[in-house]
Amino acid sequence: MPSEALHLRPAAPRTTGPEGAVPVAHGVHWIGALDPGLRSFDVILKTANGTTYNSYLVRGTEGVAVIDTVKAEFAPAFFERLEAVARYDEIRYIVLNHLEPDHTGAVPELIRRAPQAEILLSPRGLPMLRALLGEAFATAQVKPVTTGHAVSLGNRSLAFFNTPYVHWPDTQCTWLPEERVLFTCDLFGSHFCDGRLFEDRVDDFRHAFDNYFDRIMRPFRSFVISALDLIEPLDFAMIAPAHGPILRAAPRDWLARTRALATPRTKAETAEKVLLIFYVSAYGATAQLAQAIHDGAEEEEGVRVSLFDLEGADIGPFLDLIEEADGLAIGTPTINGDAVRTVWDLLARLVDIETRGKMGAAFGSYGWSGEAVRLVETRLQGLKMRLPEPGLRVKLHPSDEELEEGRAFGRRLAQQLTGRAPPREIDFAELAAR
Ligand SMILES: Cc1cc2nc3c(=O)[nH]c(=O)nc-3n(C[C@H](O)[C@H](O)[C@H](O)COP(=O)(O)O)c2cc1C
Repeated sequence: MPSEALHLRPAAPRTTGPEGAVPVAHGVHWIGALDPGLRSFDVILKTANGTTYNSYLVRGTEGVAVIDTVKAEFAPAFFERLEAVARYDEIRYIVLNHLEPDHTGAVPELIRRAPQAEILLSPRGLPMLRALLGEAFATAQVKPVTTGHAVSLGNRSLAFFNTPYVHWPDTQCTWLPEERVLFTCDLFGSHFCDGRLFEDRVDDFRHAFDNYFDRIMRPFRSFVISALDLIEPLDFAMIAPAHGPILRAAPRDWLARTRALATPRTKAETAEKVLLIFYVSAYGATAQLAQAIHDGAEEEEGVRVSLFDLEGADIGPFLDLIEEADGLAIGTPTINGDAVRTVWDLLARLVDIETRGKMGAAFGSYGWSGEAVRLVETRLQGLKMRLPEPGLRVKLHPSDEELEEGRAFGRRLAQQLTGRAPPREIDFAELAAR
């Protein structure tokens, strides 16, 4: 036998998944689907481990509830699993914790097969459901629910917790107190496909859990913290998310891990403000300007200024720094009428962190048209940053006077941070009209 064969684990349980519905707790079955081949999710996230679409069926003495469904192309597997444990006329409730298509792909067909079922979702999910169902919305039984609401299945009940923006505005968690199971949809999810389904059976997936948080939840950190505060008092024995392994061995550890990921690293106990300057420069002109801005800002007491050349740098490690910073200045030359790619890479990643209200500024050298600075400013404005200074542009290499203007620009930015200068915000429309 070749030696590597000794170390091979059977592929089947990971990728083909279990036959039929899988018991998860008393009266609860997993009826979801595996998508081992998925390599990119929501266009933004690489998924080297594939994913799962977890749907659950809860049976009580007075009916059945289906909690979330699957992506449309996986509907056949979902219906097959559902039919293994319930009839359609038994379905009393369809709970939609989140209306994104990967959880609602089978909903139109499900309500066609179970027209008597009442759809329970958050009030913010309502317009999304209308869009999903089209004309069928008019005849669907729909009831918005929120924190404090509950429904009965006889010997089992479902209570709802409104947890907006984990990860869309419509998101909610559903609590099954009799079995102490909390259905959390995307919260506590991970893109990790392993047909053994349970945390204590699957391969190590911590990297996938953290990566999922980073790309999906991180932009909504403060909402995640609010959601955790809301659900933490529940005496749950199991967290049943809509992607990845079901957390039953140490569910509280996953909550603590999520809280740690969601909590911004506290800034050192100091009143010092933080200004970060990033730049790219092909021939050194923008670099000279960046250095002058840095030197000018440093003259202001109470501001810690750091300067970074982005060329050749990975963006990821800077994200925590930027999130903790008070101000951001970005420098780019104009190349072919645009800012350079590396700068756009940085700007693109800023959606993953909270930038609202931070101070922003742009600068750069140009040869003749100089569009890049304004393009960066527009992006910073789109990120809801406060821009107190019109961007600083210099034609080709800066002269001594222009370098002095760079230092003054840096000083003014720093004073905006310390409050020594009255807060300003540029009205770019007015500026353009001048
Ligand atoms: C390939 C290339 C394309 C350029 N395209 C533009 C342009 O579209 N508009 C402009 O104003 N300057 C353009 N420039 C000029 C640069 O912006 C100018 O040389 C600038 O000083 C470079 O700054 P740096 O030394 O920080 O890289 C271009 C330069 C290069 C090399």
